[in-house]
Amino acid sequence: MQQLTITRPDDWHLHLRDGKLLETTVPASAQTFKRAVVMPNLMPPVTTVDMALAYRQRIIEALPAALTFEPLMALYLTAETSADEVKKAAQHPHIIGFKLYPSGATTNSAAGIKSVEALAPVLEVMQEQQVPLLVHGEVTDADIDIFDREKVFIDRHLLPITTQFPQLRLVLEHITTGDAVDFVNGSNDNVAATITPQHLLMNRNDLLVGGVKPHNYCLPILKRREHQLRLQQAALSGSSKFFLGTDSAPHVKANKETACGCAGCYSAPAALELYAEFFDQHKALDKLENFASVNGAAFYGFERNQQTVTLIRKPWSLPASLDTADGVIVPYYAGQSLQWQMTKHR
Ligand SMILES: NC(=O)N[C@@H](CC(=O)O)C(=O)O
Ligand SMILES: [Zn+2]
Ligand SMILES: [Zn+2]
Repeated sequence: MQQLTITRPDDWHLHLRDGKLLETTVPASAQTFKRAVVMPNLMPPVTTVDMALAYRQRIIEALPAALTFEPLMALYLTAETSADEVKKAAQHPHIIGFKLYPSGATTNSAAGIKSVEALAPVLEVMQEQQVPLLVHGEVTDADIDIFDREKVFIDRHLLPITTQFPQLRLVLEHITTGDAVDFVNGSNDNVAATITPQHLLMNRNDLLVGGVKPHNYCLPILKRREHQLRLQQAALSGSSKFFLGTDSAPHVKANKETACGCAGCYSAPAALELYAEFFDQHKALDKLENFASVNGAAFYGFERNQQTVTLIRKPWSLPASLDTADGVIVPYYAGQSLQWQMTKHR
């Protein structure tokens, strides 16, 4: 196959950041994706409908006129989130749901949740209002090994939540383990998961063998190869419970290549091409469209996009770095080559 045309995809997990950097991040995603779930971990976090709508406006202002793009805003769940805010969010078409960050789990998560159990009343309202809960699924206890944090979060928190709130719509974001695949497959249709390109293409050897590779460092951290294989199987299975969420998360080079580097891979410049690389490596390009453009929309109750995008087989290399208003950013897969390119026509 030399050319592949698919329904225009959506990105169900994306960090665009704020300010001048939007002039880089918004076009990078909008050139490919029609819709994107925009993460709320700004400083300060996007905790209310009004804050999310103001942020959404800034995103729209950074959108080139030639591109269509629909930001779907996630609100940052805190211990203070009220039932009224959930009901307000439920009414608003531009708000997609609430994001649960365990306090301290990842970038800008200090305002996150310290007690998942204490969320029961607000989860009850989310279930009733059919407002999705998006989850960064890692415990943060110092005595839990970083490679076990996702599994322990599932056992301690997600299994009880899905038992207590079986009608709650729940997306386990950026899954990294076979345990997460088993949890999602073992749950009812209200539970789904996003998978990033880096967790399909890489395992922890790509982070640590032959020297530490800070641009492959993201959270949840890359796991051992057997977990990568389980994620690959899940994506290749065709199950509608698994769909595209890049978790594209830019940090400037100076904050990645340093003594205490930030977590996050900036994959937006080649997002669809990276997934195409993975599916092609497994001779399964026929599975790309459902994963990238169908399953997520169906889970969230949206129509499939009308437009299409076309990929052609034409090797190219990602640039070593990008100049942005915030400084130099090294994209994920910098300097490496990819087999597929998206044409600009649709
Ligand atoms: N994935 C990451 O490693 N980083 C994300 C936060 C997140 O999604 O956990 C970021 O905002 O930088
Ligand atoms: Zn996360
Ligand atoms: Zn993320």
